[in-house]
Amino acid sequence: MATASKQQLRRLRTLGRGASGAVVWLAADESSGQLLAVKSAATPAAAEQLQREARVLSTLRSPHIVHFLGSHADAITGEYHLFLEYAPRGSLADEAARNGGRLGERDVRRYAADLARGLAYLHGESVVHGDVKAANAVVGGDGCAKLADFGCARAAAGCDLPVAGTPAFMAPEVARGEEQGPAADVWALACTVIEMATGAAPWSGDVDCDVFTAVHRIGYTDAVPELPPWLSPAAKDFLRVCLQRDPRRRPTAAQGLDHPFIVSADPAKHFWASPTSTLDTAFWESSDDEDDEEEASESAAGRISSLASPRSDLPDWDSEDGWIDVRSECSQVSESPVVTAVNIGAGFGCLSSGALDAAEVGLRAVDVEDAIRNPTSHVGVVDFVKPQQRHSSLSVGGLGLCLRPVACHQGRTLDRNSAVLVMSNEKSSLIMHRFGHFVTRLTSFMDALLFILCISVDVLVLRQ
Ligand SMILES: Nc1ncnc2c1ncn2[C@@H]1O[C@H](COP(=O)(O)OP(=O)(O)OP(=O)(O)O)[C@@H](O)[C@H]1O
Repeated sequence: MATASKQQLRRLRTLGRGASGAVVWLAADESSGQLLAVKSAATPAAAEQLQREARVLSTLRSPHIVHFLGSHADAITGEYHLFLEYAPRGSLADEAARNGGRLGERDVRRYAADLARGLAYLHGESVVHGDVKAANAVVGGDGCAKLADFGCARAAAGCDLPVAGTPAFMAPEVARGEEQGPAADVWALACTVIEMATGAAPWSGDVDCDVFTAVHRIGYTDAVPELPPWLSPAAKDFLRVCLQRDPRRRPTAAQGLDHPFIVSADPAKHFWASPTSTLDTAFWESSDDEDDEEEASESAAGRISSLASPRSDLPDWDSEDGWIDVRSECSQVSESPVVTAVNIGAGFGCLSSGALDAAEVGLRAVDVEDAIRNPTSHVGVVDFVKPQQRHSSLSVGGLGLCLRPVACHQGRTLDRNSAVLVMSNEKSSLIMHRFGHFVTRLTSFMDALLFILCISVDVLVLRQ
């Protein structure tokens, strides 16, 4: 990003939406035409998570980590924006989808090598990614896979954040809530190799293996993910060594770089010139959203305007609201504790204290604003102290909030907008699950057992 004292960016199109509630969009610097990805969070908790991500990313510099370009906190709206290098090919999951759902071994190996290099660098900086998977790695214009989405990142040692990540990619020690160190990233890297090769997350081939059964299997049995039979012996060996259940027996990411599977990886494939600017011809030749027959304007402003066409899926495309002022320096971000019993669930559509009283559950601070904006959000709430007797749930619709017994959710399936929250009481255990995301704070082994039991019951009801 240029370093003018003030810049204006224009939203061009949505690049992705994450389970965290953040929206990633493509933006162009009005004056230079430079393209960048902006990850924006509207709710206070999502903004706080993004601030954490900014803090981590701002310390990192590697061709295998998505580049951090700055951040901006909007004091008026409370929104937080993270500015990132634009990766024109999207995530590795997008790359696999474009290729018919899965990648050939040659591509898998090349991307695995990039991710292993990224992890070796990251772990050398004493940072753990915490959520390695194909959706969290993007492919830059240089053809390299880069680690992105540092929302679950943490210090490699002495970190007291609750374990986090995506259940199917969790290492056994993470699933048990014990520790989440660099070795857990190595396990997740192997899971990502399986995901790229098969087009599905590990464990998903198991019949009746829902996410909670999977977490239980990962944490408390001897099972390891099934290896794709068509992979080469070198690939299978790499997976076997990285999927050691004992984290101490796994290679480090740096040691993994010497494995024949990684050593034999081809150099990055340059798909096209990296479109870092709306002035790049490659950008115009490859944009899916544009009408090929439309002539691109010669000026940066003209090109940006035509990109921001009414066909875009973002509302108010042409309004002044679509512009944001960006400070040249990174905004200062607060050093306040990131995870507390109150803010941890905000990305899930937390509850207000009024709702708490009505729900008669152990939830304290709740803000349903985010969920209300999204009419498909469903939040199940379980009193962890008496999980069987006091199931309650919240259904948040576009018009407001109502409380219903969990049974009312029968017939609905969990989706990316569904969440299940389990609270024990205000001071001890806090366990939350959101499909695709999993956050635990376990204070005892009993908590872990109760969690598995009560959440399974609840989710079974929700999924019927
Ligand atoms: N720098 C980027 N360039 C291009 N696309 C990107 C970039 N960063 C993210 N995306 C797209 O946006 C999607 C969501 O981004 P990201 O994973 O950072 O969000 P998130 O809210 O943290 O997601 P989740 O919590 O579900 O993992 C990615 O899967 C990818 O498709």
